[in-house]
Amino acid sequence: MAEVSSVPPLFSGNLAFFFDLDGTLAEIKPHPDQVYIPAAVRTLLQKMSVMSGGALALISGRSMAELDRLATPFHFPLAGVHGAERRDINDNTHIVTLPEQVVAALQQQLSTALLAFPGTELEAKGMAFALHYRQAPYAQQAIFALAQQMTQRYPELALQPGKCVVELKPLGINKGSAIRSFMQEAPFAGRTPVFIGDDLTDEAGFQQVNALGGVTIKVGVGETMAKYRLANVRMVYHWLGRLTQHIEQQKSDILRGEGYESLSGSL
Ligand SMILES: O=P(O)(O)OC[C@H]1O[C@H](O[C@H]2O[C@H](CO)[C@@H](O)[C@H](O)[C@H]2O)[C@H](O)[C@@H](O)[C@@H]1O
Repeated sequence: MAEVSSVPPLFSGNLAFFFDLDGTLAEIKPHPDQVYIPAAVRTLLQKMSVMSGGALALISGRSMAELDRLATPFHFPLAGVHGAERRDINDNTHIVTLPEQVVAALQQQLSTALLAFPGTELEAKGMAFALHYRQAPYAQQAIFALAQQMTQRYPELALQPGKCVVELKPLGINKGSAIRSFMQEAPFAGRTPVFIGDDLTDEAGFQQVNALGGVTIKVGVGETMAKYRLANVRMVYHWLGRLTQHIEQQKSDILRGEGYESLSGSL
């Protein structure tokens, strides 16, 4: 595996940006409802989106409704629930569903099973379920066993481990496929993808972006397929700020040196 200790360089060009949310754009919190993206960072994202012709998307395990809430007042292309939900630049949505009876059965069986493990929490996302044990670390093994049991009972489900969470999501869904779909559409197509994430669910995204010759950045420790690493969320904010300044500088250099026409199609 490649050495990934290096901080990503500052670069410019025809870029498309993909951001994970929890642990990347927002600090991990004891409870999912406590998470926020600081206003200055949301504004920076909007600026980057404008600079890249709208080629900036959030790629998250959260639902799209949650992503819109966290990104307010801005409105970005989104992939939610690890790619089971997707909203393109034209606001067309692409949603993978599970049969209603499977969702109802899972809701009932999981909520009943979790009663035996105080401190655990069920997050229902329509076509996926997150079994949280951050407040009940003693229950980790039991939660994994329960999730595994459900994937055996419902073969249309896949298991997705994360930070103090095990998720059940539709089989075949991952962040890599979501990024691939965006990269086949305007305004992403033809650009170099940049993907930043922190967790196991982001590895499929790293693999896809590496295959497309893009830039992959892991936040925090742990083995990864990403090419670069940033130590923590604060370093992500810092790097994004510097990258934005760098791109703006390049842009004004071009304006000064080559005239306005040469800007069309870049950034
Ligand atoms: O793909 P992401 O944007 O990184 O989302 C992954 C999951 O994030 C949330 O759970 C995680 O963050 C919580 C808040 O910091 C934390 O309390 C929890 O332990 C983490 O697992 C979210 O609740 C999930 O739906 C996302 O799939």
